[in-house]
Amino acid sequence: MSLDRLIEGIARTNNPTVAGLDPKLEYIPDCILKPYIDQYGRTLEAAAEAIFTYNQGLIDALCDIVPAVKPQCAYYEMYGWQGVRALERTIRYAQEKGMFVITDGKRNDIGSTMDAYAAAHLGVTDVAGNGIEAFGGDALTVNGYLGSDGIDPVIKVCRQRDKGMFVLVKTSNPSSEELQDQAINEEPVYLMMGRQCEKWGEQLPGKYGYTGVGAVVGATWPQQLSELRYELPHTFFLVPGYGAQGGSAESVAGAFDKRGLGAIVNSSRAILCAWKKEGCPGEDYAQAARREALRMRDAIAAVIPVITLE
Ligand SMILES: O=c1ccn([C@@H]2O[C@H](COP(=O)(O)O)[C@@H](O)[C@H]2O)c(=O)[nH]1
Repeated sequence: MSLDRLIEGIARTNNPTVAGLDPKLEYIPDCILKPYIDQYGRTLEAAAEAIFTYNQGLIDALCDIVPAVKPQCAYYEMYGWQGVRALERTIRYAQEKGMFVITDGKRNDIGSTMDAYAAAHLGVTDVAGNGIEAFGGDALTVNGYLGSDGIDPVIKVCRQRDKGMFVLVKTSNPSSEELQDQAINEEPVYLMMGRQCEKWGEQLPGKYGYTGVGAVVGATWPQQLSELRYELPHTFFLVPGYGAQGGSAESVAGAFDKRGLGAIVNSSRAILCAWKKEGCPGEDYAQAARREALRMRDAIAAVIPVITLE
């Protein structure tokens, strides 16, 4: 009922990073895309098949060195139901390969609708008494700004099914300061949201000191990462913004505790497009992604304590 499985994956691979699977067709080499276009035409079906094949190659190349993937729902939804099907197939495939899947949906709504989102992404959907896993991710990103009644349904499913969640606290984008940095009673909104995560997390305790309610804190905000690590000792961080958004190993170092735990750092475009940056043939896209993932792992390892579960 927590993020323990993710933390164990990090310790097993000795790697606190997650590969973001945000596939755009322009990232997919022709050797994958073209045969599907030839077969299905320039259709959503061709796009979705190419995305799944591309993701399979990435997962195969990364699963022994990277503990988790983070598919961002938007990049699948843009290809209609065919794309959403590719998301579901990607989640299953990554899990078959032993990876933890963080579905990046940033969901939030009133409680009754959150019941539906929680069932869809982490739980089971009831079909006339038959409970079916619709997407089956291991954790979901959520937006906490509707308050506890939007979060409680997710907590309930996490407790029942050993899943976790990440609540938006201090997002990586430049304009996150417009609202999240505003002070209420002399405390910034992001810190208030972080304190809510600590409180919500009491319902999902974990073996390693971190609860099942994590927080999203951007790699682009090193000072806030350190501040929040200190203020939120039981809240595990998902840290996007490394690489393409300018975050570096140095900027994420403050997110980690003395055991080298406390955070998992995401990179999407820098991994997905590594083959283009390296100027290598499309056939080598997965090995280029692996090289980039290893560079990221080693850069972060150089600035954080040695990872241990003790
Ligand atoms: O604050 C946030 C929350 C989520 N994201 C998501 O992470 C990835 C980042 O992709 P890169 O290509 O590595 O920049 C993407 O899916 C975002 O939607 C974020 O960037 N910041």
